Amino acid sequence: MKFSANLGFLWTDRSLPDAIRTAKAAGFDAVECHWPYETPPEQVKAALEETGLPMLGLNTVRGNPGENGLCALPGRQPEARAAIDQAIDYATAIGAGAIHVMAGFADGPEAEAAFLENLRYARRNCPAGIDLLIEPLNRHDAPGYFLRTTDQAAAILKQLDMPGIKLMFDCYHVGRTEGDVVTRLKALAQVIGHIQFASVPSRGAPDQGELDYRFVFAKIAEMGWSQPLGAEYKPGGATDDSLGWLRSLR
Ligand SMILES: O=C(O)[C@@H](O)C(=O)CO
Ligand SMILES: [Mg+2]
Repeated sequence: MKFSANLGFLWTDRSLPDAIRTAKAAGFDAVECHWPYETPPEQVKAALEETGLPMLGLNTVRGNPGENGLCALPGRQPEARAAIDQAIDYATAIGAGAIHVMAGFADGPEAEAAFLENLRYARRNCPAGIDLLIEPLNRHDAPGYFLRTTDQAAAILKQLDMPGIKLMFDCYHVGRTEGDVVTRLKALAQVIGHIQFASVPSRGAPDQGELDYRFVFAKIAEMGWSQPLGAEYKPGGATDDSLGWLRSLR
């Protein structure tokens, strides 16, 4: 298996370029981040080139304090488009593989229409080599978030019917509220663009909790999935002290 270090949660005590170098030294095959915008893209690009690690993805901004994305918010299209443009520019500058288009706190048909329209805008304007991802978030951590389940996400992808827009399947979120993680991974394989993981329910390292990731990773490998899996967990202390799971799988 290959693994990607999510630098939104891992090595947050370092600058993004230093965290990229540290992820390389720790044995990761790739990196991904959340909101890199305060770091000049040239610095990130230099660290990626130096280490040879690909940057798998980054997120559109969350918006105002208390918000969690703009792209499904009715009446906020100018800000959503600006967030998408910003993500496209940054992803292009550093050679990132994907953009997670964050929906935000909203509900109902108008929110769905806004999300569909903003995703179409993003796809029209994003270079073909960069995927767009949508990610359902569990209701305990993100109550009121527009995208709540993998079924809802799959229905949106079906309506869009655009090959470069895919599902970010975060085993942690699915494990918290939907269950049937492996069954859902297999059923949705055709529309998945990236897979992430963390322990359920605590969102810690994957060698704890109620979901057996040795089993899950083996099933993902059986699916023929060869892309790095995103370690998006909260280490609860020094990241270096949380990597026993990675060493045991190497
Ligand atoms: O699962 C998550 O929370 C992240 O993948 C993310 O990008 C949004 O917070
Ligand atoms: Mg995630």
